[in-house]
Amino acid sequence: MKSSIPIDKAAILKRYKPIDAHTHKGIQGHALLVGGSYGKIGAMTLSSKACLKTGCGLVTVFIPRCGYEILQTANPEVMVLTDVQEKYISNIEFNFMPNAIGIGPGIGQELETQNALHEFLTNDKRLLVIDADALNILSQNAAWISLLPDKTILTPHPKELERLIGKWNSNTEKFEKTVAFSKLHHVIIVMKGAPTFIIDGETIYENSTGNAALATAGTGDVLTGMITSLLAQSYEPIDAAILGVYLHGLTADIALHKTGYQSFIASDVISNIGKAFLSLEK
Ligand SMILES: NC(=O)C1=CN([C@@H]2O[C@H](COP(=O)(O)OP(=O)(O)OC[C@H]3O[C@@H](n4cnc5c(N)ncnc54)[C@H](OP(=O)(O)O)[C@@H]3O)[C@@H](O)[C@H]2O)[C@@H](O)CC1
Ligand SMILES: Nc1ncnc2c1ncn2[C@@H]1O[C@H](COP(=O)(O)OP(=O)(O)O)[C@@H](O)[C@H]1O
Ligand SMILES: [Mg+2]
Repeated sequence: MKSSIPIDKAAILKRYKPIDAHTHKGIQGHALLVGGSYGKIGAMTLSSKACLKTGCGLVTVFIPRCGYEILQTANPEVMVLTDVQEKYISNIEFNFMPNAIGIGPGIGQELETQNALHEFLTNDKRLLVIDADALNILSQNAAWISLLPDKTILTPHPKELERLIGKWNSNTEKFEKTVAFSKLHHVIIVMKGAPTFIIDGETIYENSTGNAALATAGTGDVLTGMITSLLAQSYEPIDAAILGVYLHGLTADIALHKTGYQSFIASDVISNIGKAFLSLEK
């Protein structure tokens, strides 16, 4: 494997942009998160809350109808658009100009959802984060990967990565195949794991934060919200990916002495994002 660039606090401080005292919510970016299906609306509740808590000025979610009251009740700060379908997404429609879009948490793999993703990728060329079942849909329809805008951020866990690039026989081969995929499609790959690597063509970054407390449902959905938030706030895609992964891991390092490994949950990532940001100011 090619040597990787460590992402530590010094590397982060070169990329981190402190908040301007005169900013307002209109400048802080408007993110759109698309996902959810019956039984998996929680993925969107988590990712949209994380998106707000990472500093985005406005957050809108696009979800199936069954999630409307759940989202509005759980996260009153988030705006909600709904699909015509009750239980899954069938047609991604919105009437505003988001600065960045995150798509996939809990979205499922219904055929109509697959078609909606295809339609969306054909017509929309905005900054994009792709996660979870949206990645699985791309794996099943490999030709659609060419529709992704350059510098789209993909956030696969190991199984999703395998579905995307095929099996590997060694760690070296895993990196070779991921780098080749990144170069071929001009995408950034957040290779989630312990640790997480961020791959941008030939360049490999290795994150230094995070621990096994993150091995719990929904932490990846939260990461998608965080990276989409930074993208909407005008961070370059590679910086949004690196800073998002670093802060996400840092929340678990900060919380560990209170929660231990076992009782840390995805909501604890969200409630510690503030402390993670504050640690950058010291
Ligand atoms: N509250 C909600 O609404 C939630 C909703 N969610 C939503 O659910 C959808 C399905 O997502 P998902 O990731 O659970 O399913 P899937 O893609 O089949 O992968 C699972 C398999 O992958 C593997 N694997 C995973 N991690 C690995 C690792 N680190 N290292 C190694 N292997 C690893 C592992 O395979 P195994 O080892 O068992 O062979 C495991 O069985 C998705 O849309 C998501 O957003 C969830 O976020 C939960 C909370
Ligand atoms: N043992 C571990 N050490 C460090 N980070 C971990 C560990 N296990 C999981 N994570 C992190 O937790 C997140 C899990 O993402 P994912 O599998 O997509 O979860 P979900 O789909 O349930 O939201 C990733 O950011 C991954 O790097
Ligand atoms: Mg996931």
